[in-house]
Amino acid sequence: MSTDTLFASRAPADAVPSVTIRRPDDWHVHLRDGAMLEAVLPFTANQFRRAIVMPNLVPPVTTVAMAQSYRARILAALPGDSDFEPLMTCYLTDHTDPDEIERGYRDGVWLAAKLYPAGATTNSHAGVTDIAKLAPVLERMERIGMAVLVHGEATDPAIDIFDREAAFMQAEMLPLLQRHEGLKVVVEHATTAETVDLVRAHADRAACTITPHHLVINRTSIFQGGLRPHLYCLPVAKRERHRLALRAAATSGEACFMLGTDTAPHRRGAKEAECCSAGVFGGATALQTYVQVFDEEGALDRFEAFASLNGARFHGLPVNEGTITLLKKPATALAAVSVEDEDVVVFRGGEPLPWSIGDVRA
Ligand SMILES: NC(=O)N[C@@H](CC(=O)O)C(=O)O
Ligand SMILES: [Zn+2]
Ligand SMILES: [Zn+2]
Repeated sequence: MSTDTLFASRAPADAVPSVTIRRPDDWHVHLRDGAMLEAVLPFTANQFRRAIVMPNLVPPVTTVAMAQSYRARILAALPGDSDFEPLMTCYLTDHTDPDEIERGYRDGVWLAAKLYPAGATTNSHAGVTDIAKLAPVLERMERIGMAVLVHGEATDPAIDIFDREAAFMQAEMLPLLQRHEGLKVVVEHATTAETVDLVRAHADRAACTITPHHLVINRTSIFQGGLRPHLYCLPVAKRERHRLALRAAATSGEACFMLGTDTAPHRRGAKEAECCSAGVFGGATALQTYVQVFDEEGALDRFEAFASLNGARFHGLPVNEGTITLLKKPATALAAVSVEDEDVVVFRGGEPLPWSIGDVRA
């Protein structure tokens, strides 16, 4: 398929503008478990051919057996006609065994391992307390070519929350990249201009995911007219200059920037609470938001690289064969998704969005 056939903006003037790309993958999702899994999975499976599934369940997915059984629960919850493929991950702890990591990778059970600094985010209490002590695990991963996915925030409560990503990059990420010179590293949900620059500087073996919400909100949005709990996630959105840097990175076409929604559903009661849980449920409106950003930046011709090529290439997977068409035709996103007797509020839900999802071809 040549790029010439991709853009219907070259089609007759009365046609709806559209963009057709290879089917995309989501390199960072939280599918949860049980009733929540059943409720949210169809949205990710409708939009994406594959997704990297985060292991921060309670208890976390720390063994090959746990990952196999979680994968089976995801497949069982899929709508019958879906060809969605979950790509599993292992949750790293202070006690992770390098042999277990290698076994799961060689057997094709998991693709990558997730490093949560203990206490940094939702369900990270079992995470890593001292990254230097993880060296034997990271050395093994380096040797076998398995990527480590990092939630990059400092956990010292004395550090200002808006500085925690920057502090982590300096104090932990740079030394980690230096200690393990061949290790493949994904900085998850980048939120600052400096993180984007750090990833670029190590682009031969580092990459980052960029969420839809961090491309469209900044830290002021969280306080627009009052406190907006549904916009609270970690890392928290930063100043406008950072949002602009993220938009420039995502739309640059550079191979080190890839799509990762960090769709992180929490029940309304956990969000509209005295102490609101961190996470934005963006799974149902992800592609509509991303494509709008690429359109606004005049970069629709680079959307496919970000959404469908860069991540697969980084992880050494084939790109998807089918296509998805996005239409510049307004549609109102659904406001919320029911989960048992509660619901989960959809990011940009209930709003008319300028882009909508068209045909998916396997
Ligand atoms: N992003 C979030 O704010 N929350 C995520 C965890 C994470 O990705 O850090 C979650 O699991 O709810
Ligand atoms: Zn995270
Ligand atoms: Zn996440």
